[in-house]
Amino acid sequence: MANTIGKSWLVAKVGGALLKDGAALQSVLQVLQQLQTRYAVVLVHGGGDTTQALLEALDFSSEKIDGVRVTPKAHIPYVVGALAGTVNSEICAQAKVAGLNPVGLTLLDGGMCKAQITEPRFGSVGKVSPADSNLLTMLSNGDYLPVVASIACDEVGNLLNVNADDAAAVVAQLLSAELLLLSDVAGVLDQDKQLISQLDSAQISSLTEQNVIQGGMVVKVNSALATANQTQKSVFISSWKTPEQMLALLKGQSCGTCIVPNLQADSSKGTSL
Ligand SMILES: Nc1ncnc2c1ncn2[C@@H]1O[C@H](COP(=O)(O)OP(=O)(O)O)[C@@H](O)[C@H]1O
Ligand SMILES: CC(=O)N[C@@H](CCC(=O)OP(=O)(O)O)C(=O)O
Repeated sequence: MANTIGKSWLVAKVGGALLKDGAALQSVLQVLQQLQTRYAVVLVHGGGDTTQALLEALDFSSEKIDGVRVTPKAHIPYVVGALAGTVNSEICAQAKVAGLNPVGLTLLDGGMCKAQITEPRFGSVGKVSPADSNLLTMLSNGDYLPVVASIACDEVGNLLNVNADDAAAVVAQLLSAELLLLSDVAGVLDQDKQLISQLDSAQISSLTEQNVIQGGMVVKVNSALATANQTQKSVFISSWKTPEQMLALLKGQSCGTCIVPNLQADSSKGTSL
């Protein structure tokens, strides 16, 4: 799928420690501006560290299970404040400095995603599904950069916390986009801490079973694989510490770890590489 002026979509996700490193965030945003020459870019962000710091400052205890925050309803005002408020506005402000034209959004804006609680043990945590791409298309055609915080709402208007890797995956599925998940590691690392350049479904299962892939990286590889399978496009897990490597995408090359889709029987759909 392309936006209406013919660019293909790229969804980039940032989170965690990048948001505490102003210089690194600025470098990533400047690279995204270069990627806009080829792609209609959408930036999805997390901010788990900022959220954790706010909850601790308010004397709430908060835990993550396999990279997903257990979110009692009483925490929601503060989680929303941190993600859709502070972090979203700070990224938009930095994006303006980088010469981009950001518009801050959440997953509920323009009805882009639907959400519901599927695992009550996590509290007010939403599982999202793609719904309506019109708003993102309109913004992209106007040369704006949509900056999307991982907050959604259910059918009756309850605000829900969404893991930002899941959020980025679903926005990529909505747009049939290439997906770039940026983290603080070069990509998925093997047992000797060496970068794995390419991973398929079987290798992901095996490395997860062996606990080589753990914690937040489990959510990332699963979101990446689900998206690759749905879009039949490769997904990249790469580092925000080396943003210049993202420019390889302009040449149709890979960066970090490339998660490859299971090939569908329908061979009319090609991969992005
Ligand atoms: N096999 C692995 N390769 C790379 N990182 C891994 C692996 N297993 C676990 N991790 C951890 O996953 C982290 C990235 O996930 P996460 O902290 O959720 O990132 P972010 O906040 O950027 O979304 C890495 O910093 C690393 O500590
Ligand atoms: C449900 C859930 O896990 N929500 C996450 C949303 C932010 C996030 O994912 O941020 P990172 O990308 O920086 O980890 C949280 O509250 O931390």
